[in-house]
Amino acid sequence: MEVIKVRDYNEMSEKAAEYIIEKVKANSKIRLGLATGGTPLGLYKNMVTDFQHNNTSYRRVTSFNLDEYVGLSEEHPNSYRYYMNKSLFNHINTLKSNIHLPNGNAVSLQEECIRYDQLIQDSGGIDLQILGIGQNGHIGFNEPGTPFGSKVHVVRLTESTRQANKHFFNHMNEVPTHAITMGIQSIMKSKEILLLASGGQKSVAIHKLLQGEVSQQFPASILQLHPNVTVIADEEALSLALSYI
Ligand SMILES: N[C@@H]1[C@@H](O)[C@H](O)[C@@H](COP(=O)(O)O)O[C@@H]1O
Repeated sequence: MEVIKVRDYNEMSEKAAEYIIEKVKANSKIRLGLATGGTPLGLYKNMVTDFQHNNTSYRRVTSFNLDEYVGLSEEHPNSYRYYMNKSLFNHINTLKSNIHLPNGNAVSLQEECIRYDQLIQDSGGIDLQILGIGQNGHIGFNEPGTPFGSKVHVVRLTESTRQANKHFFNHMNEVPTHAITMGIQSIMKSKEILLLASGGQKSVAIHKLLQGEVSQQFPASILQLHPNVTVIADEEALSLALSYI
């Protein structure tokens, strides 16, 4: 795992955007895996600014998002589809037909998992997967205990994850209880992974990611076994793992 240490959230966002833009320029048909949450918001903002100034084209780029809440429509302001449209897709020249997220409102969630998994495979797989990390080590919505062999699946969110995401909602009882997420195996199949982390509340997770044992109880630890992972983390997120770099 390569670790790039940055000063703060802004520098993390700038570096991550530079990293991705370079990859998009090198391969106009790149298949990106995208993440949501607070962490990548600055990254997307920088990608939008770059698009406005430099016209980096996303016309041929395909994207697959990691996850989506169950029970929220695409128009719901807290759905990840809405989040992606608002923070990135509405401001760059991606083709709608090239944008993919799981449908958390599907009649059969099991069939939706199979469809989404197949779609990723049929496309040829993900070239570059962007990841954040949950305080309990979750990636996507793969909570502790998720089998490392998991494909796209429905998860029940832990209370701690619901708590961590509640600031996006008006009330705790509006925070969905379930989500569809790419599994650990789906994530590990990506050719390359870029994980972002900022702030002291991620320091334990980053320490375990870099120096802990590989265990299903800490899902992100599996990334130690992936051949091409880059972590861009700021000083606070790296504060417990400083000996690593
Ligand atoms: N499903 C998302 C993850 O993809 C994200 O990485 C994580 C961290 O979120 P944040 O970046 O807001 O700390 O939480 C959410 O639950």
